[in-house]
Amino acid sequence: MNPLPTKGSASGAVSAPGAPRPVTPVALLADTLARLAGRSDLPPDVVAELSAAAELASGVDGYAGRCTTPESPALRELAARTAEHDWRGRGGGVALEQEMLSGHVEGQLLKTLLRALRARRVLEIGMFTGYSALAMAEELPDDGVVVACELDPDVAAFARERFSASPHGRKVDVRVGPALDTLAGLVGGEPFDLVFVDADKAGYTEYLAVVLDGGLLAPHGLVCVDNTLMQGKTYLPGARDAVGAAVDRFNRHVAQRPDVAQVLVPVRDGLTLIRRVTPGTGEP
Ligand SMILES: C[S@@+](CC[C@H](N)C(=O)[O-])C[C@H]1O[C@@H](n2cnc3c(N)ncnc32)[C@H](O)[C@@H]1O
Repeated sequence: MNPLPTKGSASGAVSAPGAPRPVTPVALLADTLARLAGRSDLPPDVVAELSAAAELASGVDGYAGRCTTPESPALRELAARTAEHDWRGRGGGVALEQEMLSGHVEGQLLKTLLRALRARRVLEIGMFTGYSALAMAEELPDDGVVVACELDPDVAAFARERFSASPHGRKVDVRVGPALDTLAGLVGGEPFDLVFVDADKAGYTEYLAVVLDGGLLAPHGLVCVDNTLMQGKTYLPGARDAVGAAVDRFNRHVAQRPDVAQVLVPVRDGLTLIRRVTPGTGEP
């Protein structure tokens, strides 16, 4: 298990409440360009180009959000409470921070995938305050379920409180403890239509192995794996750290598995969609 924040900083430091830090390649790019554009020692034409480039990059997320179906009031409230909560100073356990929350556009993408799959059963590995779990629950039929794995009991309690404020919250079945233990107990049961992997990055390869080889994925199912760009630390040798190296190893492992086809969608910090194929032919 890797205890470092997953959608957060390279340092692993926990953040103060307030505006979220940039934690995606595009947001980091926008931040750097804006900083350079503010330098007084650069020629005006360079500053003008840097400003234009900063606006180009910083506009992506906002524009995508404005062009995406709005989130429900319950999800908006959950995101707001996550942002205003002070995640510092928690003793032991996993370092948590508001930037871990996937958010509006990714939540809507997951919902769209669930609808396309006509999904009823979802498995989430890494729940945090429950944004993606509740977003997915909203899309499921009345008899649908999101089995959501979370290691940290405090953040699980936070999420449960938000679930109780939504009529869809009852579809989320929270399992507190190491995800691998929870998965072991699910093997042999009814498989899942969609599995969202979003916990400790060092565990990704093992999670995928249990999901695929343990029969947890329905034949038509989809595995969605978050943070597969990992702020560029996967592909920038100079920025590589332990988490970036773990995600890059995972990405290479997926690319080499003959029984899956995958696409890395560069939304937010990268979301890889993985489906089963027949080895050799690549057919369904
Ligand atoms: C990136 S956050 C999940 C964000 C959430 N899916 C969302 O979109 O809002 C990762 C979560 O995984 C949890 N986690 C880390 N290691 C875990 C493990 N071994 N088993 C279960 N949960 C784990 C962390 O406590 C954290 O809450």
